[in-house]
Amino acid sequence: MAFHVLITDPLSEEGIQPLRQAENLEITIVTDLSKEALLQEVKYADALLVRSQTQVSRDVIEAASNLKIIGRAGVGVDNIDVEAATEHGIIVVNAPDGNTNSAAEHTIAMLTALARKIPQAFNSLKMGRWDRKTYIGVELKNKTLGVIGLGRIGAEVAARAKGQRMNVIAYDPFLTEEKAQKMGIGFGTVDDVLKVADFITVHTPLMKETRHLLNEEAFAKMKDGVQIINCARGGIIDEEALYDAIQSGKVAGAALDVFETEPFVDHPLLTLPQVIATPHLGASTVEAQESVAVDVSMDVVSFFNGEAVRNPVNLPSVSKEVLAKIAPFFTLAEKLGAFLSRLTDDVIEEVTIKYTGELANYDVRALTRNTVKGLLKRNLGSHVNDVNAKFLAERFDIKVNEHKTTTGKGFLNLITVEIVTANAIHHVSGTLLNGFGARIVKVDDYAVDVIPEGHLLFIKHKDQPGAIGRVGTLLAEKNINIATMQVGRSTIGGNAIMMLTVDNHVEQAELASLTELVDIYEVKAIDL
Ligand SMILES: NC(=O)C1=CN([C@@H]2O[C@H](COP(=O)(O)OP(=O)(O)OC[C@H]3O[C@@H](n4cnc5c(N)ncnc54)[C@H](O)[C@@H]3O)[C@@H](O)[C@H]2O)C=CC1
Ligand SMILES: O=C(O)C(=O)COP(=O)(O)O
Repeated sequence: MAFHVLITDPLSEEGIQPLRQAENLEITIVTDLSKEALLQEVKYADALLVRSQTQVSRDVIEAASNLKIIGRAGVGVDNIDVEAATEHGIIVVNAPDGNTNSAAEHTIAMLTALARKIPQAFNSLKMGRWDRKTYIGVELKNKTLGVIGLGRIGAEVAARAKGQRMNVIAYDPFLTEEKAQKMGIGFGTVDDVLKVADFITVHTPLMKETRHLLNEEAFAKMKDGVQIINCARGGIIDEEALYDAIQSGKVAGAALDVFETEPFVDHPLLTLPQVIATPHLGASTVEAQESVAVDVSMDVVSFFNGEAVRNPVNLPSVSKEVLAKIAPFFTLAEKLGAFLSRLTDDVIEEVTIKYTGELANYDVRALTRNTVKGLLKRNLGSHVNDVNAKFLAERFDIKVNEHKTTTGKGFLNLITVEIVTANAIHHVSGTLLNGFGARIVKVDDYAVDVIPEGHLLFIKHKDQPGAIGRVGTLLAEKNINIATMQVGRSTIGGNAIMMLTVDNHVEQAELASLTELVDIYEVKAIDL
């Protein structure tokens, strides 16, 4: 079966070669779609690849009933409703590294063009005027560049600005004084940056917290004659406040690559001679476009081959080294969750996953998600996956806890899953035995040794002679073959359990007959 990949923004043809070469993918490219056409097209898409133009809003996601992955060939995912994608179990991937250099170079080009009024002078010359008086600029040397957001692009811009002999001061919530010192730049709060900078450039993502970061209040704190550059996202700067600040003379100029609403034909800011602009070209180089398209294409190919993706946005990314350590436990974790979900019919209120031994040294959140996925699958089937497992647990008011202890007895690694319901607490422990594969080694208080595979019967009974025989006889009468059997008890003559693996699924009526046997308290069929 081929998966349908829909591309709705212009992507580099060289960059999408990995998609073209994949035998299990069919590609459709349709750009500049109206909203109605997009809603129609996504209906059949298994993957959707976009840049910044296509608005992947909640209604688009809801119209796309087959959609499994959204690829953003670029950095910013503010045009994608990531929350809606997560709720629907759709993974979002981006290409965080591929256009860093291009965006940084564009920022420096804009900074230089702004300082020397190059676009205005060029326009004037094109109009037939040889005017050398109007277009007097300022030098960058010894001026202070304020960088707000010192991530990949911000850091590259800072390094290049130093090459222009500028002083650089930056603010980023992750920036430490020590790191700033190493980079040879100043370090301060947003207000410090606003107060001392001659040029201010923003490089944060657009989020609730950064919307209108540069607003009327912020402009008021800046130096008179400050110049502003935005090659990050429209909306980080309040455009009306910028317009007023330019009109009042507070801001001497602005270079904008991005706008609150894109695309547009008219914009009030472009009526001001102090403003220079490009139509969101920061990432528009041959190199960046090829690189980002390759990155998302490779992730889409990996995804449909059942492999881990490199740049997930709505899943924590796991390094290759950690993945190698935890990946062997993925199936076990899911099966432990699935096992417990069958052990109770009560509403699950809380689940705790305890990692004991070597595993506890690693980031095991992916295993926790797998466990929760296994737990929820009984009721949600294929609606639950790695992406939405945690979200769905929250929605069903199931508290998820994760505990780690590096020191444990007996097993090199042990995963214990405990669920709490209004009536009981159940737990199951599993491990991987070197060379022998996965084992369930404990269920509630009983030690067992069971391969978590196929059709299991979990039977609680009284520790009395004959109980095991009666179960064996009844199963034989129903033509159900027992493959393996384990028994365990708490005390002689007390409560006991049988764990059987059988060759076929045990029907409800057969379970009922088993429950009616003397000394049998409870029977659960668990298909793993
Ligand atoms: N014009 C264009 O074509 C392009 C624009 N971009 C935009 O540039 C943005 C930055 O890209 P990268 O540097 O690759 O991302 P990044 O994730 O490496 O860096 C973003 C930085 O912003 C910081 N940040 C977050 N909130 C902040 C706040 N309130 N104040 C100060 N700093 C804050 C983060 O800590 C992080 O270090 C992207 O989100 C995207 O919107 C990216 C590529 C091309
Ligand atoms: O990568 C980003 O965040 C960008 O803004 C680039 O946008 P684009 O892919 O050129 O529409």
